[in-house]
Amino acid sequence: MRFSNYFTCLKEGDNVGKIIAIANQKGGVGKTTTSVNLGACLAYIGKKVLLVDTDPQGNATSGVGIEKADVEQCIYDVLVDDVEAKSVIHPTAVENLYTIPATIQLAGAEIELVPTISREVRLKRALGEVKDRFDYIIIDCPPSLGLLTLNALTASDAVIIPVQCEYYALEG
Ligand SMILES: Nc1ncnc2c1ncn2[C@@H]1O[C@H](COP(=O)(O)OP(=O)(O)OP(=O)(O)O)[C@@H](O)[C@H]1O
Repeated sequence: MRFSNYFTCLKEGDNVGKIIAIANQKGGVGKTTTSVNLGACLAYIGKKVLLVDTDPQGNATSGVGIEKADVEQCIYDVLVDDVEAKSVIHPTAVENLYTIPATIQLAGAEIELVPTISREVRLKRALGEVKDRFDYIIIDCPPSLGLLTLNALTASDAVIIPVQCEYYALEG
């Protein structure tokens, strides 16, 4: 219930397709844990949620029960090969929670996107096609400030920065 009240702060009634990036350059500060649990909690209170995994480690993908070895197309195909986002959306075991998974293939995207025109807005464009289908889109970012994180920040309406209570995480 407290969760529901908290998210009223994010302009309830104007929530359709609100995109939230979970980002911090520092690794191991809780980005994936926040992404998965925030997504599951919003889904639990009846919001339709899309969790987009942009971390090549794919922890958010496995965190919502997707077997990475079984994934045929992932966020890499959307970003690099212009595959439509709607065709790579997977349902999860949690009602109302959907995901665009990531696999290790995504590690190549940082380099492959470099010569691409408008490389920093490819995720924004792709999610623009599906954002009206969801109340919230949550983007789990990798622990870096490369093109994947830049795409996530460009696509987002809001950013949550998890920070461990230690100095280096704050610097991140
Ligand atoms: N609130 C928390 N309290 C205690 N441990 C936590 C909390 N959130 C996450 N953890 C633990 O911290 C570790 C790192 O969490 P997580 O993988 O979510 O971080 P991350 O920022 O996504 O890491 P990376 O950027 O390297 O992928 C995990 O073992 C996780 O279980």
